[in-house]
Amino acid sequence: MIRFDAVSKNYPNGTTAVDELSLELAEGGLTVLVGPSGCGKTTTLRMVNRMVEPTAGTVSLRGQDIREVNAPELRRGIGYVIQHAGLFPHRTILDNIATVPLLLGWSRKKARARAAELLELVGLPSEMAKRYPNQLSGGQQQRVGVARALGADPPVLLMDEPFSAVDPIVRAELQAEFIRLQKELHKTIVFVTHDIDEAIKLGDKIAVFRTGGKLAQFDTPERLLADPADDFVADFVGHDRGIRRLSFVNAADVPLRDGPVLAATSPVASARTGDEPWVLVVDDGRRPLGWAAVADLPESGTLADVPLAPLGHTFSLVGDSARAALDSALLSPARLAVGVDAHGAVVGVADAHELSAGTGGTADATRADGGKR
Ligand SMILES: Nc1ncnc2c1ncn2[C@@H]1O[C@H](COP(=O)(O)OP(=O)(O)OP(=O)(O)O)[C@@H](O)[C@H]1O
Repeated sequence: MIRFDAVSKNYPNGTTAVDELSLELAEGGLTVLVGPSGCGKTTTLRMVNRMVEPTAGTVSLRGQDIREVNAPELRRGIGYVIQHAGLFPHRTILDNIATVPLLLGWSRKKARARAAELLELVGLPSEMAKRYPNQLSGGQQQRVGVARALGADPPVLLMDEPFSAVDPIVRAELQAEFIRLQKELHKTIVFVTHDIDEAIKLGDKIAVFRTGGKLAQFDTPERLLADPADDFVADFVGHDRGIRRLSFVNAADVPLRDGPVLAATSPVASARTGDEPWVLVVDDGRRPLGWAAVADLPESGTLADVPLAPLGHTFSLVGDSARAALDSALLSPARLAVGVDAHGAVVGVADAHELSAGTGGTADATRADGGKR
């Protein structure tokens, strides 16, 4: 629905900020523009609301060349969020959020009612409505920035590094909230960041730019990790992409084997029958209790009587990713991931090697690296 056709932006000083960009951004999707500093992300973003006019090519919105729409009218349908929220310091939070509805001529009462709704939508308590921006934390101000951009319920949102100025913990919270919000709102979002992790976390599609304003690859996060177009993209995505790729594999698809799993009521002798150094001890509902080191087992008694090493953490076949499974394997004293069903009962176990080989994850990615680089 947002389309760039051979769009370039050259500045009079000879800088080519964007070079013959052709890109189609899906309606209701979140497209991330990512790349190193100065590669033309912000320029691309600003060409969507005509804050920057292209030197060549056409940007269109829902099939219409945006040059045919006057800029103020165009911007009414496009929310804009920037790094430091850009709030008006002398206006209350509520009035900041009500800015666009008021500009559109809504009554003060209606605009404030809408602003109160938006405050709640972005997860801020209503008592913040009367405060001023400097009485809020950076993360809270960013939420207000998002609420303000949503003021007139625009179908399109442009976001330029909206979460970059806050600390990593707040940033992760804002990202999670934002994912929740987008699931509800289905806006068409163009999101600029220089952080590939943020891009992978948030994007439905990611456009990777290289210096000189050239598009290097436009793909889903999963494809970007699995099959970077060239060395530049592979480097930019990072050398741990094999592991990160596992985030996109469902834990239900990881291959599991049955053992070594024994009930706590089993005699210790039964743990010695195999050649596994550790056995997983489970209760009568097959819920895991812990790991028993076979070498340290007493002569007699049941597994209920022996001290168990803690599980580390299990992974759920319902909802977790293969990355959670790999983490579970690496943190387990037995180096085995324990997969459980929705009731917490053990379904099976797998080691890191089995997990990566079976999911086409790390092993596959290592091979791809070897072939490409
Ligand atoms: N008004 C301008 N005049 C001349 N050059 C400009 C102008 N605005 C941007 N540029 C140049 O265009 C290039 C792209 O800039 P842009 O801001 O789009 O990059 P960016 O990828 O968003 O960078 P960053 O991540 O550092 O914000 C840069 O080399 C920049 O210096």
